Amino acid sequence: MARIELRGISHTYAGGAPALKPLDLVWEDGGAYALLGPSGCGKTTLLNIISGLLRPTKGEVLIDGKGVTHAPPEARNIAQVFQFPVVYDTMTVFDNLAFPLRNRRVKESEIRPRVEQIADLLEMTNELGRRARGLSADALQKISLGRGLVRKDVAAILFDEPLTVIDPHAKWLLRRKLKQIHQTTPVTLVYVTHDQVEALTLADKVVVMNEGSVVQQGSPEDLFERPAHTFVGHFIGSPGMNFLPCTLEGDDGAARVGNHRIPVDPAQCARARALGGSLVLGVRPEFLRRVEPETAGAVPTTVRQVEELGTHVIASATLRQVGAQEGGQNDAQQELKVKLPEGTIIAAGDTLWLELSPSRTTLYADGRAAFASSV
Ligand SMILES: Nc1ncnc2c1ncn2[C@@H]1O[C@H](COP(=O)(O)OP(=O)(O)OP(=O)(O)O)[C@@H](O)[C@H]1O
Repeated sequence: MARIELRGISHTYAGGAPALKPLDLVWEDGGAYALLGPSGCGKTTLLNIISGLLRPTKGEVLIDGKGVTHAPPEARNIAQVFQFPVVYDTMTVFDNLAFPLRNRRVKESEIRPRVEQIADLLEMTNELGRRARGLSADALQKISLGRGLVRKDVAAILFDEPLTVIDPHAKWLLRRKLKQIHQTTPVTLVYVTHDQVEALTLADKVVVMNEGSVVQQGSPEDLFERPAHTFVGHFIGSPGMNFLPCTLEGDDGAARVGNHRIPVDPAQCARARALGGSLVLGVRPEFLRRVEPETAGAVPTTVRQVEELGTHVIASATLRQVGAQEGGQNDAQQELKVKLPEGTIIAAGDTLWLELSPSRTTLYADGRAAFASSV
C-alpha cells in the first residue's frame, strides 16, 4: 500500500509540445482512482512517471513521503498492466502468473495457493496447465492482469487501459472482478481509461485530464452533479451537458439566453461577473424538467429529433425565442438535449416547455464553473 504524491510534475518529450503541464496530485493509500481523458491528454505519460518508466522534465514523485523521482521501476514496488498483453507465450498460464513471485524469490509453497487464488478470480483455473501460446486475446490479457495482481506486497497497481482489447462481455466481468479485488485487497489502484463508464464504475475518485492538465478530480457524483469545467460537463454524461451562451442581467440572479430571462443562483452570478470572460449556462439533459406551457421561468423549445433508448427518451430540441411562432424560422439555433422518462410521447415539431432550475444550472466563465469551490 502506498500514498503517491506528485509535486510540480511536468513533461515535454524531445522536440514536442508539453505533454503534461505542471500539476500536483495526491493518490491516497488504498484508494481506487481512475485517470480519465481523451486520447493524447497525457494519461500514459503520467502513469509512466509514477511507475518510473519515464523521468519527468520537472517535478518530484514521492511514494510514502520518500522521493523516488530518479529511482528505477524495480525500486518502486509498483505493478503495471499495459493495454496489450505482456505474456511469455512458451510458458504455461501457471508459470506466467507465478513469474512476478518467483522473480521476488517468494517461496514455492506460497506461490501455488496465490496463483490458484488469482486464477480463480479471473476464472482461469482450467487453463493453468496450458501454454499461453494459442490462447485468445482475452485470455492473454487476463494473464497480464493476473501478473499485475499476483504480488501481495506491491505499493500500487497501475492499469493502462487494460480492457481495450477485451470483448464487451468479458470486459464487464473483469471490471466487476477488479472492483471486487480492490475491495478485498487495500492496494492503491490507478486505472487509466478514456471510457467514462469504466472510470465511473471502478473508481472512488476520478481525475479528469485534458490537454496535459488535470481539469477536475472528484467522486463520480461530483463530476456529474458539479462539473467544475465545461470540458467535464461535456465529457462526462451521455449525452453531455448542454451549454447556452448567455449574458448576466442586473444584480438579482438572472441570465439572458437569446431573449429569455432565466433565473440563476445569485452567488454564481456574482462569481461569474468577477471571473469575467465569455459566459455559458450549463444544464444536464437529466436536469431539464418538462413543464406546462407558459410556466414562469421556463423556455419553449421545438423538438427536432426523438431517440427512444429503452429506459428513457432523448429529445433534441431548439430553443425558441420569445414571440416566435411554433416551428417558425426565427428560432434561436441553440440546441438542447433533454432526457425524458421511458414512454414519453413526443415527436419532431412538438413544442416542449423546459424549466431550468437555478439549483440545477451552472454558470461557466471562460469554461470555469462559477460555483464557490471551483475557483
Ligand atoms: N514517446 C513519445 N515521444 C514524443 N511524444 C510523445 C511520446 N509519447 C507520447 N507523446 C505525446 O505526448 C502527448 C500525451 O500522450 P499520452 O500517450 O501520454 O496520452 P494518453 O492520454 O495516454 O493518450 P492515449 O489514450 O491515446 O494513449 C501526446 O501528444 C503524444 O503524442
